[in-house]
Amino acid sequence: MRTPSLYSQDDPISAALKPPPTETDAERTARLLAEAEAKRISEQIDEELRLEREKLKKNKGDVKLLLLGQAESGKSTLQKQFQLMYKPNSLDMERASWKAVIYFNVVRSLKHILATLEAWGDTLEEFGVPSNGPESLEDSVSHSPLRPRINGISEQPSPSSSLMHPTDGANGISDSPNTRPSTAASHHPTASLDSNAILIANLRRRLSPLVAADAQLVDRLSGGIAVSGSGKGSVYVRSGWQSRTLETAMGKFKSSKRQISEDEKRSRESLTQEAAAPQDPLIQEVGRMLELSRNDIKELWEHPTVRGLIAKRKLKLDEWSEFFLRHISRVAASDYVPSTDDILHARIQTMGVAEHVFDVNLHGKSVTWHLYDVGGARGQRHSWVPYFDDAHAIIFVAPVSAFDQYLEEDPRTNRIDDSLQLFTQICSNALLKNVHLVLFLNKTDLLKAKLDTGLRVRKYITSFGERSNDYETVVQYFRAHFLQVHRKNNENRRVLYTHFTSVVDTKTTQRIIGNVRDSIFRGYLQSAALV
Ligand SMILES: Nc1nc2c(ncn2[C@@H]2O[C@H](COP(=O)(O)OP(=O)(O)OP(=O)(O)O)[C@@H](O)[C@H]2O)c(=O)[nH]1
Ligand SMILES: [Mg+2]
Repeated sequence: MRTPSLYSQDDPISAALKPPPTETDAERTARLLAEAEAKRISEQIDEELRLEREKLKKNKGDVKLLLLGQAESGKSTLQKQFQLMYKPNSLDMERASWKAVIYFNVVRSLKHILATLEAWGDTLEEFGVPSNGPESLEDSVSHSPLRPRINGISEQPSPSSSLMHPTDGANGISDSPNTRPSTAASHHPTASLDSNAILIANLRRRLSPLVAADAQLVDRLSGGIAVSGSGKGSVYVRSGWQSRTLETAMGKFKSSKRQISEDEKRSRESLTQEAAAPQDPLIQEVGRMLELSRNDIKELWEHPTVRGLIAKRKLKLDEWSEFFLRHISRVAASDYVPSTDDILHARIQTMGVAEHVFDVNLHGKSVTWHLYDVGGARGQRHSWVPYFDDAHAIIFVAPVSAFDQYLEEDPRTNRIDDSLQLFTQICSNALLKNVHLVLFLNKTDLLKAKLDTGLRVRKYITSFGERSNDYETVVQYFRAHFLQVHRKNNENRRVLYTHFTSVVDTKTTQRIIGNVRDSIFRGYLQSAALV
């Protein structure tokens, strides 16, 4: 059989593609150019497909692990623990960029404290701190005549009637009328209140340049990207932000046109925080201001009014705020270098999905793990789905300390309720039905601390009822709810591995990671044996 030649009369497609006999020279040139461009694009697509196929083939034996859970649950902190365990040098390389985050955490905390103080007219001495504990304090608050001066400081929302059932109108979350702000002017300040207010006003004035650096720090960290609907000015960072921040810090070097050797490059890359940070004028300036303000920050943090607001839960600070303010003498020192513990406590929100690759050894065999750390805020969750297809395992992180907290994105939703709803979606997702499932009931250290202050779970989750408010009863109660969700959505009879964790605790977390790694490997080897 004869193979039709290009533009053969016998071949209808060739006939259709044949240029018209009236084609001019200009038209011919244009046609040839267009054909060449089409060929180039087609070859490029072929090449991309080939690379993708190769990558898939290469990654076929890799383990893909997703870290899922709501915002602030501890996913990125857990990722840091993986990094510490399997790629410790890479955390060292990032130390410089974490300094910017920690400074930002401190500045944001100061801003929040000062705004809360202002709302209360800088005085709170009438409250005092009765000796019979915080529970009675909380109760006394609702009868107290003192109210914040301005709107905007969130009060205690109504409790979640039962776990997983969104609060209805009756249970809706709004500031109760008797805690609405009124004017502080009606509470005649005594002389000591006056001097207190003056003292705080002076601290506010002296700290104002530092607080004003907030906007620049946000800009530096987010690279100028604002995420809409991200709550009260949260800062999101994309995958690889650490090296971008470092690049800015190293900008002075980069501006040099001189060619640099590989050795020189390596030595620059290995620069530690101490050497790299001074290259970034902003971080340097904030560091200087922090050092100068060290005593003022301490004075503010230890001030009886601030202590009183915290005890009354009128001032609610995030865990990282408390951590860095407690360590302010060290953090504000001129030669400050973030410790690994500081990095584990630093807070910056994840945007989208950040991939981290590790080589994990087991029984002398090295397997590449791809760990996907996702952004947990509601506006970020849509970006998880493309990673469901070929995931081997999920660690779902649920912060059990959050029973008295509400979503930043939706202040009507109790955080434990949100975690349970999210866990339901994950357990029932068809794409994930064969995935190895691990549950981390996280922030147990904070849960213990909250219960120790006398905070009662039933106040926020009414279904907890008259159960004992001790740590063991509370964690088992929450665990039972997650197990129930899993049981109800478990057609494939898969096992759910649960762990009580505090992922800022390196020793215990690394032991748990070891267990998780072994159980994932067992499942992985079994499924590999089936193919
Ligand atoms: N004390 C304590 N703090 C924790 C624990 N887990 C996380 N944190 C802190 O909680 C904050 C939030 O943790 P992240 O790991 O950033 O939360 P995330 O889940 O990655 O949040 P998104 O990126 O917004 O989804 C950080 O400041 C952590 O140091 C814990 O078990 N105990
Ligand atoms: Mg994160």
